[in-house]
Amino acid sequence: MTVRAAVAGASGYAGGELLRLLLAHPQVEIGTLTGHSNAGQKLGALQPHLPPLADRVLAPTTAEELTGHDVVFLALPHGQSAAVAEQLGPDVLVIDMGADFRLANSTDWEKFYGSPHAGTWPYGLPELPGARAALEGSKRVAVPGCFPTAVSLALFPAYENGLAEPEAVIVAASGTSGAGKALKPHLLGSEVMGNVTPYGVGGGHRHTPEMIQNLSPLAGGRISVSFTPTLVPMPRGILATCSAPAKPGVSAESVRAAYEKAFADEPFVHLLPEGRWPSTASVQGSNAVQIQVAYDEAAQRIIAISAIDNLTKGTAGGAVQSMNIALGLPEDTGLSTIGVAP
Ligand SMILES: NC(=O)C1=CN([C@@H]2O[C@H](COP(=O)(O)OP(=O)(O)OC[C@H]3O[C@@H](n4cnc5c(N)ncnc54)[C@H](OP(=O)(O)O)[C@@H]3O)[C@@H](O)[C@H]2O)C=CC1
Ligand SMILES: CC(=O)N[C@@H](CCC(=O)OP(=O)(O)O)C(=O)O
Repeated sequence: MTVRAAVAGASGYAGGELLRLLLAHPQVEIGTLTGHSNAGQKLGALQPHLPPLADRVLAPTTAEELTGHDVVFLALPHGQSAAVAEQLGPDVLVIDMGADFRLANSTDWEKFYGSPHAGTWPYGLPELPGARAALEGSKRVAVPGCFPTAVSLALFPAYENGLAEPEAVIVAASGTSGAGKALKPHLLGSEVMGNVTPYGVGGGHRHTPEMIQNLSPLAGGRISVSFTPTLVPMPRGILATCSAPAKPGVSAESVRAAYEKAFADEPFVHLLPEGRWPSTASVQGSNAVQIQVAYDEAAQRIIAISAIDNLTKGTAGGAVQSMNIALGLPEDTGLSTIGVAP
């Protein structure tokens, strides 16, 4: 089977990473590529790491340009996907890498994104309990945010197994590509280099409701999430340190056993041997997730730490993994857990 795939937002970071993965996918033929301010430009000038596509010229991002494909990936800013998606036919597989269709609760959407809610699509984090079944055969997929990917994978075994109280505290470091390629003063080299700084502190980050949405059903009721992201001077990677109070009777052994069971058959999630800790460098450019979990007996807290590449498992790799499931292909087709080191 060969599927023809279009990529909207091909000039951006998420679009560029997606194209890197699609070039290595044995069942994908790359069709139309679109941009916005860069429409009319050759891709080689914008994504110089993709020589096989260097002479492709970006079309404008319109539904007309994107029709005639089996799969359309939308790697557009928040709020831009819905208008395009509604013009694509019901038989086309549309994979939105933005946030437009991630949240089920309209009030949360309006509060955190400040625009009308477009709807809710099956959620592209296959490792979450029940998620694979919803993706199989689906014609619409909402790819998760990068922080919710890292955090949900780190914490769901604790909630699914009734080990943690419903009060999670998360501090996560992200590389700057998470903020996209558009020019922003806080992303200038002179601001970022040699600097680590938090942002979105105190419940203001739009990924908080997405984490609550993912974890609450497993906790048997609404959980609270205190989330503090920090921007660190590296291009890629997320390290999420997540903790929650342990329920009475929890032990280091019961925590370890729950995490071993949760990830035993997962192709991309690696629970590290005890004593080894996740690192962003180890997952760079790969679709792997590294996880370690510990029980802090003195503080009576479960600490789960995950590392992902925000552009791979955190966006484009998750999108390809979800596409594979939706099309009935082996889930790992075209995806690797092999990183780049040092
Ligand atoms: N970066 C990351 O780690 C992650 C990103 N995502 C999501 O992926 C999507 C793309 O992010 P990212 O690649 O980082 O962002 P970039 O800023 O790097 O790229 C944005 C892309 O969208 C295009 N674009 C900009 N404005 C418009 C518009 N008004 N209408 C149509 N197209 C437009 C740009 O085209 P041009 O350059 O030609 O103007 C560019 O191709 C976002 O929704 C983001 O939230 C999700 C998870 C992680
Ligand atoms: C470092 C950085 O700025 N990261 C982004 C998250 C990027 C991401 O996952 O994406 P969505 O925008 O698709 O939700 C942020 O915190 O806003």
